[in-house]
Amino acid sequence: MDAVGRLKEKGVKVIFVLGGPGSGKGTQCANIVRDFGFTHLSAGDLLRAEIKSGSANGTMIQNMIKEGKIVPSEVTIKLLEKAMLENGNYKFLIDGFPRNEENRAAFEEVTRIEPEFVLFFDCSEEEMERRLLSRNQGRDDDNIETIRKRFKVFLESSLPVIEYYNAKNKARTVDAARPINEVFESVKIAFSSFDKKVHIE
Ligand SMILES: Nc1ncnc2c1ncn2[C@@H]1O[C@H](COP(=O)(O)OP(=O)(O)OP(=O)(O)O)[C@@H](O)[C@H]1O
Ligand SMILES: Nc1ccn([C@H]2C[C@H](O)[C@@H](COP(=O)(O)O)O2)c(=O)n1
Ligand SMILES: [Mg+2]
Repeated sequence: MDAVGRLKEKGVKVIFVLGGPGSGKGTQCANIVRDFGFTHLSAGDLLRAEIKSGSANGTMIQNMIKEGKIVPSEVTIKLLEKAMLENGNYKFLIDGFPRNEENRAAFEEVTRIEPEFVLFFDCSEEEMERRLLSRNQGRDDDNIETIRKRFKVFLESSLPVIEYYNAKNKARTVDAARPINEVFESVKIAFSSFDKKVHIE
C-alpha cells in the first residue's frame, strides 16, 4: 500500500489553516493541539527545517522565502506527506497550506484527501504588520520589505484558495484581530464536532 493509502486506512482527518502572514495561525494551532489532540504541521516550518538540514533544495527554498514567494508544490507536498506518515496521529492541522491554486490542485491530485474544513483567520494588514514586526523569532522574512511582498502574494494567490473553499461551503472564518483568547473561543466553535481532550492534572 502507498503512503496515502496508509493514511487513509487510519481515517486521516485534515484541516487546512489559512490566513495572512501574522494572522495567528501558529498561535491558535498550539491551542487546538492542546485541546483537541491534533498534530500541527506548518508548511513554513517544514520548509525552514529543510533549509537547516542542508538539503539539495535548501538554497532554492531560502531564496523563495526571502522573496515571499511560494515554493513549488511538489517540494512542500513531499515534506507534508513524510511528516504525516512519520506521525502516529491521524488528525492533522496543515498550517499555511494550500497557499495558492497550484498547492491546492497538486495536493488534491497527489493525495485525494479532502479537508474536513478550512479555518481562515481574517485580520487586517495593519494588525498583521504590527504583530510580525514585534514577533522577534529571528525569521529572515519578518522585515518590512519581505512582509509587504508576503501580503501581496497572500492577496493575489492565497485569498482565491479561501474563496474556492468558501464557495464549497468549507471555509470557517474567524475574526483574528481580537485578543488571542477571544479568537480561540471562536476556533473552539469551529471544532465543536471533534472530541475535546481530557486534561488530567
Ligand atoms: N490574537 C492575537 N493578538 C495579538 N498578537 C497575536 C495574536 N495572535 C498571535 N499573535 C502574535 O503575533 C505574532 C504572529 O503570530 P503567529 O506566529 O501565530 O502568526 P502566523 O499566522 O503563524 O504567521 P506566519 O504566517 O508568518 O507564520 C506572534 O508574535 C504572536 O504571539
Ligand atoms: N505552502 C507554503 C507555505 C509556506 N511557504 C513559504 C513561503 C512563505 O512566505 C514562508 C513562510 O511561511 P509561514 O511560516 O509564514 O506560513 O514559507 C511556501 O512556499 N509554501
Ligand atoms: Mg506561522
